[in-house]
Amino acid sequence: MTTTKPPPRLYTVIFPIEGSGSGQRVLLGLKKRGMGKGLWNGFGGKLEPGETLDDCAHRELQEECGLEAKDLCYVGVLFMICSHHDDLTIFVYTARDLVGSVVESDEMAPQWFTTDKLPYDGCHREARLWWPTMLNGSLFVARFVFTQDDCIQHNIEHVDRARLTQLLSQPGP
Ligand SMILES: Nc1[nH]c(=O)nc2c1ncn2[C@H]1C[C@H](O)[C@@H](COP(=O)(O)OP(=O)(O)OP(=O)(O)O)O1
Repeated sequence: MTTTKPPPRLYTVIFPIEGSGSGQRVLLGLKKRGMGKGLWNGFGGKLEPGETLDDCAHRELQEECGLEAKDLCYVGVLFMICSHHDDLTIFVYTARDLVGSVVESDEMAPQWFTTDKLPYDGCHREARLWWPTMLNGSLFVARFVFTQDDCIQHNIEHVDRARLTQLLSQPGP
């Protein structure tokens, strides 16, 4: 008997960024509960019913670190194909022109990092493969294949804005 996998679960992840060049800093959060507990990541979560991805990104940013972004930019998509649980599709945003004060939430303990000192050893194992692309300002689609223990395949494609926009309505690898 063959079992059909459910469609991927949809998420956002948002990276607040300040400055540029060697002075560029990224706000990461140390996840305090649930998926990715104990790891540094951007802020984000599940797309709620009736919400657009942009709405979800604004909401998660505010809920998880107290910030509002006047310049929220959709920059990439991660297709996570997993042998051990449902697949995930994660829409990646950068957030600039930030308003408000950074606050710790139930879910995340935030901390600024300069981009040459990112805590890759304490992040999801594939972060080091695609964060540099995001931080360079490229638009991208990344695909990762995971077993329970490892990322066994990956591919990062640079795309244009039209392709990224198309993936908002037809999110498939
Ligand atoms: N392998 C992975 N690599 C990565 O870079 N980000 C991942 C990842 N797996 C999950 N994420 C991100 C997606 C999303 O931003 C976050 C997980 O979201 P959560 O499960 O915390 O969702 P919610 O904030 O909606 O949860 P609750 O409020 O606890 O229901 O982690």
